[in-house]
Parts: sequence; C-alpha cells; structure tokens
Amino acid sequence: MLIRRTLAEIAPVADKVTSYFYALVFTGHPEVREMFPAAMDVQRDRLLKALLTAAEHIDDPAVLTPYLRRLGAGHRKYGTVSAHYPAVGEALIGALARYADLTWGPETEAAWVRAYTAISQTMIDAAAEDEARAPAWWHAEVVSHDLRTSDIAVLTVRPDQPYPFLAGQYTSLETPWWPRVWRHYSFASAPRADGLLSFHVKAVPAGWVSNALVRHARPGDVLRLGPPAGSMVVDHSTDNGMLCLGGGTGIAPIKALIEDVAEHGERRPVEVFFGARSDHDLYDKDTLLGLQRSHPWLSVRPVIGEGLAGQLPQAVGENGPWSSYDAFISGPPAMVRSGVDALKRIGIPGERIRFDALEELAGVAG
Ligand SMILES: NC(=O)C1=CN([C@@H]2O[C@H](COP(=O)(O)OP(=O)(O)OC[C@H]3O[C@@H](n4cnc5c(N)ncnc54)[C@H](O)[C@@H]3O)[C@@H](O)[C@H]2O)C=CC1
Repeated sequence: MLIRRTLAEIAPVADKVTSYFYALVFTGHPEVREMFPAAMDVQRDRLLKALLTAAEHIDDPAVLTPYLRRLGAGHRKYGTVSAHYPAVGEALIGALARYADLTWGPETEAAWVRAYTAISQTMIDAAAEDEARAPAWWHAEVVSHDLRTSDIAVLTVRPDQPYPFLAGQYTSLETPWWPRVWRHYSFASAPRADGLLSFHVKAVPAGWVSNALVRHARPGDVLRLGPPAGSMVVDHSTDNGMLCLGGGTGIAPIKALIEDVAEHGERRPVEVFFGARSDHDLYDKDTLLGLQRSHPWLSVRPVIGEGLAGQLPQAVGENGPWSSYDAFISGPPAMVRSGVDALKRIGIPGERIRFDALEELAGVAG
C-alpha cells in the first residue's frame, strides 16, 4: 500500500526521478559508471523501471520471483556482483525520498527498504545459482554474414562454449562497436548439431546495434551473448495444431519453431502467416516455402501490406477453425499487441497464445 502510494506520486515526474537516481549511483560509486554504456539513452530507463516493476508486484511472488531470478542471472553479463546492490538501493531510496515528499516518512522508507532487500536478495541468490551452471556471457565469432536485402542480414555465429537454448527463445547481444549496449535477438534456427546460432537483423533508423550488425559485422568479428530467455517455445506434450504469426524479422523464431517440430518428428498442423510491408521485405520467403515443400503438415502464407494484424481476422478466418490450436506471435511490439487481440477475437484463449512479454523484456536480460 505504502509502496503503491509512492509509485503513484512519482509517476508524473518519472524522468526526474530517473536522472536523480543515476546521479546518486554515479556520484556515490564512480566505479559503477563504467558498467553502463557511454550513452545512456535506452539503458537510462531500464534499471529504475525494472526496480519499480518489481516493487509494484512485491505482494505477488508467483509473478515476481521468476522475473527477479531471470533479472539476477541476466545481470551477470554486466559484471554485476552482490556488492553493487547496496549502492543501487541507497540511490533508489534517495531518489524516492526526494520526489515522493507527500508520501515519504519513516514507515514508507521502512517498507521500501524491506522491498528492496527482498528484491536484491532474490536476484543475488539467482545469480549465485546460475554461476554454478553457466558462464556470465559467451563469446561468439561471426562465421557468416548474408545481406538478404539492403537492410536485412542473416548472421551466423559460433559460440566459444556450448550454448543450450530452446527454439523460439531469444538472447541479448553486445557488439564491439557499442560496448555495454545490449539488444535482444531471437534465434532463427532450432539448436543445431554443429552448435552454430543464427539471427535475422534489420538495420532500423537509430538502431545502433542492428546497424552495426548489418553494415559492419564480418566473419571473424567477435560478439558477446547473454543467456537465453523467453517462453515462446513448443509444448511437445501435446499435438495441438500451431498457428504462427511472424511480422518482418519476427519470422526468425517462427522458423526455429518449425524446425523444432520437424526434428521431433511430429505430424501436427503448423500454419504460418508471414507478414511484411512489401514483397521486398519477404526476405526469407524462399526458405519458408522450401520447408513447406518438405513438410506436408506445414503451410506458409505471406500476407503483404501495412498492418498484418489488421488483415489477420480475414486471412485467418478464411481458414480455420482454430479453436484447438496454440498460437505463437512475434514481430514489432504494436503488431504483437494487436495480433494477440485479433487471435482472441477468433476464439483462441489467452493462455494458448505465446509471445515474448515485451514490457518485461527491458528487465529480463537487459
Ligand atoms: N520474438 C519477437 O517478438 C521478435 C520481434 N522482433 C521485432 O520485430 C520487428 C521487425 O521489424 P520489421 O521487420 O521492420 O517489421 P515491419 O515494420 O516491416 O513490420 C512487419 C509486419 O508487421 C506489421 N505491422 C507493423 N506495425 C504494425 C502495427 N502497428 N499493427 C499491426 N501490424 C503491424 C506490418 O504490416 C508487417 O506485416 C522489430 O521490432 C523486432 O524487434 C524480431 C524478432 C523476434
């Protein structure tokens, strides 16, 4: 209750709270500054946002604990150690005390100290457990770079040690050109016998990491990868049909899901809708149509135009019925949001629709 009151009070001045929070962290502990990227644009919102998200769910351990455990393990790649947590806690309390002056008092402060102690302990414990079974990060050498359109590249990398993951998951990735700037990319293939990993990357305006990967990366360059994350994976305990929507490079994890089903020798129907703004953007159409030729249970339908989700009720409605299907959706965040609504409207229950929890991505792996 006290926590919620503080959160409501600071919401309108979140920007100021964020600036002050980082100022406190960096002036109190200058050595921590070098763990953050030189330019703080995206990162700027992440740490505080993740903490506030966690505080908001402090009474809901079923949601909070898995979130914090992923957050704690995901922080190992930044070089975070348990000694850093008190510094962040002091800055959090300092920033809240300054900007939540209406609700702040000894009781509110005590509630925040309790919440932060619980949050940080869960993260520290998860990081320690993760340390026993996985490296903090993997180095991965680029082994091929295939420019499919003027702005989309397919990159294949070789990790320096085995990288276990599930088809449909994503990783966080750092390039040598933007140190400490991490971005998420889905694996474009199911795990392979040769251990190689591939990603589909589109150079978007102001997308520093994506531009570097498309325009500068060459075989021999070495990237860093964080741990795998994401729950958009195939449930092999059922043989439900799968309805998959992939928008733009969001088709990458869908391709991984198809390979996963094929490798399991399953004969469940897999129906893929591949959305793109124009024919030119259907950069992976040939691969998908090739898969369709080899697998009678697979059907791939390109949907061209603005608003894949807008056209879906019609495109999907002409086929179906879908009530016995599991759905998978991946692509631009706005497409995922409207796609989920469209899928619910055609009768697929929310619990059978899988997608990456976009709001949480900022905190999951950084
Ligand atoms: N696991 C995931 O969810 C993954 C997500 N992505 C994301 O996918 C995006 C791909 O970008 P691009 O290839 O440039 O896609 P894009 O902007 O070319 O759009 C792809 C498709 O989504 C539709 N679309 C776009 N905005 C929409 C909206 N507001 N409402 C409904 N439909 C919409 C387009 O009509 C098109 O069919 C990136 O944001 C990337 O981060 C990429 C890989 C995996």
